[in-house]
Amino acid sequence: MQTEIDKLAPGGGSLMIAWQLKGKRALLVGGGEVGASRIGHLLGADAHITLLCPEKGLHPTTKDYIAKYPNRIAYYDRRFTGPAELHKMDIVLTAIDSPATSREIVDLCRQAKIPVNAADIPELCDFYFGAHIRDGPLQIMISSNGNGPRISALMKEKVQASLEGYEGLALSKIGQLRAELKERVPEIGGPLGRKRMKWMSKICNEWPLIDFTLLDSAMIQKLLDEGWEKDRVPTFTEVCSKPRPLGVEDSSKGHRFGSNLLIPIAHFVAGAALMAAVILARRR
Ligand SMILES: C[C@@]1(CC(=O)O)C2=NC(=C\c3[nH]c(c(CCC(=O)O)c3CC(=O)O)Cc3[nH]c(c(CC(=O)O)c3CCC(=O)O)/C=C3\N/C(=C\2)[C@@H](CCC(=O)O)[C@]3(C)CC(=O)O)/[C@H]1CCC(=O)O
Ligand SMILES: NC(=O)c1ccc[n+]([C@@H]2O[C@H](COP(=O)([O-])OP(=O)(O)OC[C@H]3O[C@@H](n4cnc5c(N)ncnc54)[C@H](O)[C@@H]3O)[C@@H](O)[C@H]2O)c1
Repeated sequence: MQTEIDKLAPGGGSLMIAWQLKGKRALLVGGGEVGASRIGHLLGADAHITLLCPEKGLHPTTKDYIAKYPNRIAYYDRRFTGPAELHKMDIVLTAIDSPATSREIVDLCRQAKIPVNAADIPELCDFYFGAHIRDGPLQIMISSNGNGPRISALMKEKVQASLEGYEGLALSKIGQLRAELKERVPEIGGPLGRKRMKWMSKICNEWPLIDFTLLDSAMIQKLLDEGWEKDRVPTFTEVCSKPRPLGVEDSSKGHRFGSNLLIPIAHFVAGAALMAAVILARRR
């Protein structure tokens, strides 16, 4: 019988983590179509890439990456030669058309305890890639855990369509605000640390996400002086003299007044007004 605790942690999934590869070394074997997509993911995570692939097999996008990022991609016009290639690698990806060679490389990685992904060969993978959305600091990954990668790609499109386009910018501004606040209050844990977390959560809960896109350094300082220092969350209009983003009425009313609904309504009203003006003008 399934208990409450079983429902909290159903097995059979993956550990979805945001792996920090900045400054670490990634070996990519194969630079065809899939390899090119892998390079995009590795560059996006600021990894140092070593790419092994015969020149004639390079995808045009891979060639563009090699030309554009000579300091971040060490490219070798040859095939994988053996265990020495794995020296100091933190992660290994194969994207080649030979499952037998992928298996040999994966065996060597297992001996060296280096996490490895072999494109399209789940039984050889320590981790899978997923369908991925990226907007600045925002990343969303969808995995079907090997059940239906095409469905993952389609789900990604659905999620993408539900985003408004400013989420990444808003998050980077929230990142700046948090960094400034941490500079004022560097405590880790303790009463002040807890107070800082509560204040950050409160402003995130109360301000519509779109408002954060307009934050600049002066506003951040004002927000901290008038808000953090006085233990309250100022409204958007208190800290910003710029006009508010279209579709948001009052930041004190929180996320309910996000632009999701109000922008289409505003467009509809503007469109209807324009049509009425045209009809009236014709009648005259
Ligand atoms: C998400 C994505 C990320 C990426 O690779 O970047 C990804 N596959 C994508 C697309 C895709 N791959 C395939 C199709 C054809 C339609 C179909 O089969 O559904 C399509 C659809 C398409 O191209 O649109 C064929 C395929 N793929 C795998 C097998 C082997 C097998 O299942 O046994 C076969 C059958 C080969 C055959 O039949 O011979 C295996 C894997 N593919 C994975 C990831 C991992 C599981 C992720 C998950 O379950 O969510 C896993 C386990 C290992 C890995 O490669 O990491 C990327 C979409 C990116 C995007 O568009 O956003
Ligand atoms: N996971 C996915 O989304 C997905 C989608 C399509 C295909 N695939 C699979 O990924 C693999 C690669 O697909 P692709 O379209 O990029 O193939 P591709 O043929 O375009 O590229 C493979 C590249 O690997 C190179 N290569 C072969 N052996 C090598 C070796 N020993 N060392 C270095 N380079 C070597 C080839 O020269 C070629 O450039 C295939 O097995 C394919 O079935 C995965």
